[in-house]
Amino acid sequence: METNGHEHVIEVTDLRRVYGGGFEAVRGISFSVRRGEIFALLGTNGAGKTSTVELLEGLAEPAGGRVRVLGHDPYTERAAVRPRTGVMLQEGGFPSELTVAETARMWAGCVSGARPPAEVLALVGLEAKAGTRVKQLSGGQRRRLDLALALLGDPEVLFLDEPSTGLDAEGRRATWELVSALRDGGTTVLLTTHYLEEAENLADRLAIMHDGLIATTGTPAEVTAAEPSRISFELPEGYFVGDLPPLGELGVAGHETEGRMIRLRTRELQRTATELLMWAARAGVELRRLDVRSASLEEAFLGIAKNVSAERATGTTTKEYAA
Ligand SMILES: Nc1ncnc2c1ncn2[C@@H]1O[C@H](COP(=O)(O)OP(=O)(O)OP(=O)(O)O)[C@@H](O)[C@H]1O
Repeated sequence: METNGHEHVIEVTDLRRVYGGGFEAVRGISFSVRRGEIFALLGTNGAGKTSTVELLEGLAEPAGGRVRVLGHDPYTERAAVRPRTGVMLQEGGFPSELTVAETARMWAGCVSGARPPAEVLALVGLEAKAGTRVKQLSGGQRRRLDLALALLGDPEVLFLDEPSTGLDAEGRRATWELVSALRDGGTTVLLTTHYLEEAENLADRLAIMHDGLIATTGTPAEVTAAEPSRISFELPEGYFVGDLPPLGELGVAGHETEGRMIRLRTRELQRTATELLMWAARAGVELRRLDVRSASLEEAFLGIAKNVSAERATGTTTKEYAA
């Protein structure tokens, strides 16, 4: 469990999940999460995120591979793992007639050494709703109640399945701040999300899943650095892409044209941009709508989803250059 002085609180090795009927939703994934780290699982719909998190929570038995949470098998050693973990599922499913405070008290009764319910409600900004029935909460307020209940046992490890889905921008920011503060206090957090901005802001490391596999993993900066940077501009009337210096020599990895708009992809942003601008200056060409930027996590995500999927016929004027 100890690697280079870092304790791995979650260890997943070659994990597989197969549903009845033989569908393999998780097809052999490996990753680990260190103590006090926020790890985000991203992926397309149906990629296998929830199927994976459920295995980590000990809710189902893997079809293959190994999971360790705090050094234990969460399925066969549930009693050792469960009191030290907090779980926020996608659907909480509370009795809708109970009030928020009653729900928290009921839940606290199931947790050994529970924190005072009012304390966790205050943490998620629901103290003013303590007397409101669950059925009268908005979707976002229910998500916050889910989070409050996951925090009742003051867990060492927190599993959050889409924690900010349904929250407004302010609620999402508040959740990010709370999760960051928990991490700073030493809590290990594994979350799934569809919000790339959430992963970019919150995660120390992340994995992007696609089709039951991990397509890429690393820090947000490492994952985006693996994607080419973009340069786009519009050529003036009478100029064509063939008038540019040979793109391969500029370090361009690929390009697309749409009318007079040119989009270049490069792994050598500074060199490509410099040589392009030098050419424009020499030729007296104004590059309109010029935009030069590194890849975002969203582009990395879309690139992975596109690349890993079966190659679709594009029918566009996309051209790739050998590296
Ligand atoms: N109980 C089940 N029986 C059979 N197949 C299932 C079951 N639950 C999920 N699946 C399938 O497993 C695959 C992975 O689903 P999963 O819910 O893990 O994906 P996800 O990445 O969490 O997706 P989303 O982002 O849409 O929540 C999907 O193809 C889904 O249809």
